[in-house]
Amino acid sequence: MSTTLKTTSPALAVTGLAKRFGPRTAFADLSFQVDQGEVFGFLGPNGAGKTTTVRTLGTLIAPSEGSATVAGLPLTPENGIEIRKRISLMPESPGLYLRLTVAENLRFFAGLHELTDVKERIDRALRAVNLTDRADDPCRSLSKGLRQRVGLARALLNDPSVLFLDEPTSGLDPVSAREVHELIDGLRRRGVTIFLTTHRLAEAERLCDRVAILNTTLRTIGRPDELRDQLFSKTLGIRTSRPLADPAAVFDGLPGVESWQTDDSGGYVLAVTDPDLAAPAATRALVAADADVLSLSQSHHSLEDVYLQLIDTDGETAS
Ligand SMILES: Nc1ncnc2c1ncn2[C@@H]1O[C@H](COP(=O)(O)OP(=O)(O)OP(=O)(O)O)[C@@H](O)[C@H]1O
Repeated sequence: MSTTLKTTSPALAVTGLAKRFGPRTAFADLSFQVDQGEVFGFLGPNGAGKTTTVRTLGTLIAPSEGSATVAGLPLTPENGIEIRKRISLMPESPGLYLRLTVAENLRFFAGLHELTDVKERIDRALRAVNLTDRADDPCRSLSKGLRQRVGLARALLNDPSVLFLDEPTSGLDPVSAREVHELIDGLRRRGVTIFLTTHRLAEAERLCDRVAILNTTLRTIGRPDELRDQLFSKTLGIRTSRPLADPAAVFDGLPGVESWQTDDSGGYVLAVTDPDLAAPAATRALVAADADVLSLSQSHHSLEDVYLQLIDTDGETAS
């Protein structure tokens, strides 16, 4: 896999980018950077502008406003051919000729892109997606998951330094989706920058170094754990077999604990600044108060919680 750029310039740098179709704004005011080798998740509800962003950065359509560099080159019509040599775009549906075999499909697309060393490229791409033994099978006979892998092999033919994957696991069962995740992990290890749009938040959480949440404009961007910490206060949940006789005497003034309250099921929820300090202090205080503790656990907000919190406040997106 080539990492042809010798500088440490970002793989993608986007400034004030917008795309409008007549009166309809697909996305606007988009500014972000993606580092080389990063797996960058692009999340958002239906109609948020994800595919249009991918098509714009992938040189398929021109932006209405703003600027970008893609794989080190300014996104201009003149640079279109050179950018397309350095990137690849795998659309949601792999677009294969079902009557042709896997290898015939790949030969066709290699020819379309006027690639050299076609046999070596196809062998390498098939090895990368573990499909060498299916090279001579007609695509018609492959499962949806295997077709998706052929689509990925197709996207790898030109050794892209930036790979755009639009919903790569859409419609796949959990086992096939996991196989695609493993392939993405493998590409990351080889230094390929991956721009991944997905509706699967657990997928983004597992695969992505950083994520952006889009709803026509960018709502947030950061590492999944950073976003969780920004949006949700940390809490400790405590359950005891009997209510505490004097909870204020147990919880007030504990190190790392800001406040506390009872929850609907008769447990206690402590808002904490530092769980590593608060959890042992709370444990000691509960033991000293002779409490029968059933559980003491730190809250775990998922990327899905972050997403829902941000998107819910937006209301319906027109699509
Ligand atoms: N060629 C087009 N002409 C007119 N409007 C378009 C065109 N392509 C996209 N749009 C509009 O732009 C908006 C963003 O669409 P886009 O497909 O980028 O969203 P998305 O986030 O990829 O959605 P989904 O998750 O459903 O695929 C939508 O309102 C869509 O109807």
